[in-house]
Amino acid sequence: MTGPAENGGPAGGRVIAVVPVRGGANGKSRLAPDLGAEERERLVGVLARHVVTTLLAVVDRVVVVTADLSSTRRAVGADVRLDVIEQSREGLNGAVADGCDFAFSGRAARVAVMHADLPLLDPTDVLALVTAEAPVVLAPDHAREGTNAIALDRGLAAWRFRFGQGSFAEHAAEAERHGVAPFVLQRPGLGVDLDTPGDWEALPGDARDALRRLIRSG
Ligand SMILES: Nc1nc2c(ncn2[C@@H]2O[C@H](COP(=O)(O)OP(=O)(O)OP(=O)(O)O)[C@@H](O)[C@H]2O)c(=O)[nH]1
Ligand SMILES: C=C(OP(=O)(O)O)C(=O)O
Repeated sequence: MTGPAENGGPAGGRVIAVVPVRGGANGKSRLAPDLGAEERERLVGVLARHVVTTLLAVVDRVVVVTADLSSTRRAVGADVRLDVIEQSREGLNGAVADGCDFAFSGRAARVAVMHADLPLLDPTDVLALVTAEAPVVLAPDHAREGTNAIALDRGLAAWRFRFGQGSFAEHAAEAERHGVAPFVLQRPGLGVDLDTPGDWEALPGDARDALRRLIRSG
């Protein structure tokens, strides 16, 4: 794997990743039937660390956006090179909008927004997202209902995020409003998120066992 400088964006510009994290006792609430509060909190940290370190193999900089700076910093790990900023707007859409404003107010040519709960993500997925030759790249979940990642070129800084139920169709419509055809990127590493007990059961056995060990050992 080459480093960030060699990869660049489609035009060789600087790529900044934005990762929203809802940690503490509030994250991953749909897994409450199977996991206790402490295990869910550890799971948020383990997954976020995996996503952030995978991104760092490819992009120039990673910005984590959260309502809870200190617990998120701790959960991802003090050894990981990243910026953590506090969200000023509410909810997931507010957090990613804050992160993109931060990134585009710097020198980002392309921003890659990525959810922090993608257990199968690897650097080739990130590379595909940041080098796709389109101003908007949408990576839907495996059911093509939600959106797990979006790459936006600098010209799309006025983009409005529409995460929530049915967000893939909403984001495709948002691209149309901007007069651009989105590139749709479907890969297992980008499509598999971990929201429900069913998602947990559908994971490959080795990934599920590794995650289980990590969240039990603390
Ligand atoms: N900063 C921030 N991140 C959020 C917020 N809501 C969700 N996220 C993050 O957005 C990504 C997708 O989250 P979801 O799967 O919708 O929510 P979740 O909190 O992980 O799980 P549920 O409680 O089951 O909805 C994950 O990286 C979350 O940590 C929020 O209000 N603020
Ligand atoms: C909010 C979303 O994610 P999830 O389905 O993980 O809640 C989304 O994909 O828009």
